[in-house]
Amino acid sequence: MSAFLSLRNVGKDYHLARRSPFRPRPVLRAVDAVSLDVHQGETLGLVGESGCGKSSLARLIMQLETPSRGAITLDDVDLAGLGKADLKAARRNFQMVFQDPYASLNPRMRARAIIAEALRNYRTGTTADIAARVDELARQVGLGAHLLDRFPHELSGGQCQRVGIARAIALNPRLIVADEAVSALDVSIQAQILNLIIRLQAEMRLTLIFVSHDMSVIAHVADRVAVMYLGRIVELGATETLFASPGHPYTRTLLGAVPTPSPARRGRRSAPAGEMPSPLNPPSGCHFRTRCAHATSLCAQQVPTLRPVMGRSIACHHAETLPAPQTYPEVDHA
Ligand SMILES: Nc1ncnc2c1ncn2[C@@H]1O[C@H](COP(=O)(O)OP(=O)(O)OP(=O)(O)O)[C@@H](O)[C@H]1O
Repeated sequence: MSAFLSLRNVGKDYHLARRSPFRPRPVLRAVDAVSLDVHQGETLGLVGESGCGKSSLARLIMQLETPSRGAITLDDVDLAGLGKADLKAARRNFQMVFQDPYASLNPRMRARAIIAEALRNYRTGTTADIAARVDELARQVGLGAHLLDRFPHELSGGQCQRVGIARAIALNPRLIVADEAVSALDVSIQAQILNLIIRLQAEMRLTLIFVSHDMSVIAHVADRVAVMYLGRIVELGATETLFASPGHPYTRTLLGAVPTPSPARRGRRSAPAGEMPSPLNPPSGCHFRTRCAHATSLCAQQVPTLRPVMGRSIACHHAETLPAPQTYPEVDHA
């Protein structure tokens, strides 16, 4: 299977405000040398703690930010090399679903106009064609027709997210990036929206990048998982493999933090020890070494590369010699 979306050594630096006129502007490396292939029709889960660079990577893929380094290609086309008109044409193929359903919708537009906006921008048909398409999209995302004339503040969080999803699929894109698409919703609504996204992904044969800090959500949707820590991918593999035997010490601690329904199993494992270091001053070598029980001097000296180990890729100098992982909570990855 050839890669539909390909990232090669992608990096993003943010230049922060100067703290003193005598000091250089601090540079925050939000994304660091990320290389990744995403295949057509697959769902890739991107997971990691808050601040690890997931949203930055999502925005880079969406061309909402420009990479500081590296290349992003979609169907072998280098997106950075596209002029304005070609980028607009390419954008039809990749759309985003955002975390905050209220903030991501224009409060002064009715749901119908929000969904129709991209259809109008791309001149997809007559006014009647567009109105019919909006009705069809509302049906597809389970949004009652009577809700189309409401403003975002007159809709619930789940209904707003359905509008956001209808808007994202309006142009029949091939790639959707969903950034924490269910995290802001009530738990009871999360499963409904998650199942809607899974159904649409299958029906439309979408390639889906699903960004979440929540391992149990990732387990539910993803075919493969990329685990990020301080801007780098530390483990990448099939969901089943990763959940059955997490290889990187960071993945193991993340999985230990998955809430488990069984009280007998609760509290057996701990969340990652200590605070995540500041991305302004990350540890040398392996960024995770300051929280890792297995770190050695090598980990401080050399950056581990992501390499094939035990049927997935792991960026850990000691991946082969780590003790076998404990049993992890059963997570429904249906
Ligand atoms: N526009 C920006 N300017 C400066 N720093 C930024 C900017 N956007 C993100 N950052 C910083 O980059 C790092 C990665 O942030 P990012 O939002 O990508 O992480 P995340 O894993 O998606 O976290 P969260 O889930 O909290 O959004 C953080 O330290 C964040 O403060």
